[in-house]
Amino acid sequence: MMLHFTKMHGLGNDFMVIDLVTQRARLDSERIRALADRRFGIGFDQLLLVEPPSRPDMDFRYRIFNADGSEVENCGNGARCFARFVLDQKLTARREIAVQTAGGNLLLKVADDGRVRVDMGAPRFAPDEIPLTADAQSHDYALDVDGQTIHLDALSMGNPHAVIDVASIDDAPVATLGPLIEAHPRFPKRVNVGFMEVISRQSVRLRVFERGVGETLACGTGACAAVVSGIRRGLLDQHVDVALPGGALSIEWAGSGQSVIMTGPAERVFDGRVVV
Ligand SMILES: N[C@@H](CCC[C@H](N)C(=O)O)C(=O)O
Repeated sequence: MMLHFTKMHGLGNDFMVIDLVTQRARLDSERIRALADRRFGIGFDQLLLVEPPSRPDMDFRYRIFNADGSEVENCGNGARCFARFVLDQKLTARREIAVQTAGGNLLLKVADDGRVRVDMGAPRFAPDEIPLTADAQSHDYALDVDGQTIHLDALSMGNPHAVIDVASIDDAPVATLGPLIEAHPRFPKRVNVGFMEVISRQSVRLRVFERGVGETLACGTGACAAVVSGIRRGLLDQHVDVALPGGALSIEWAGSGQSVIMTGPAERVFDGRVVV
């Protein structure tokens, strides 16, 4: 069967996007891993599926799979690409789009300049909602990693995130510590690991080792998690610019119980067809 797809990216975090509103397909995790391969397949960090909603008050269902084939709850850069995709494909004429994800509902707004503003929902901090094995909620968890004690914050943006403060992201141990924390037994569903360098109260630099992928050029939910962590620890103001290796995101959070707002670009790269 021939399937149309679109390759997109948000700050270099790249996606294969498939419209399953007008097409039919079933992709198992082995097939997704093969498509994600950058030499033998199409190559992407995440596969995004556009599906009809299961509720009348929502516009679409948004499903996300990591390059390792695992289905995940949320993807911020993907959400911006999703909004541009459904508008460009004329699957909707609305510029405010409500989508269901496995991690909660999102509201996507496409501005006239093509940038997308996403209401990412409220962060969650209870250990069992992250999930993280811990006796009590904290913003400073001590983890034993290969005999070393690593201090980190942890929270959920629909998907699990750990945030580690570093003096400079240039020499942060992303490649060595990232996979060890991603698979640490205290994170039963694994975790995305952000390394944050605070530049000022309105500006941070960030690198993220993503669960199920490895280090990516940008992580939208990772940027939200890092800023929320910085704000709740009194290090950052309400509006923060996040510089990632692939470019910049703007993140806003007004505090406990409030939604995190992420604004940034979304780009179409090419369209193709693949046999599945
Ligand atoms: N690239 C993403 C996050 C994708 C999912 C993540 N790897 C996970 O496993 O939770 C983003 O932009 O948020």
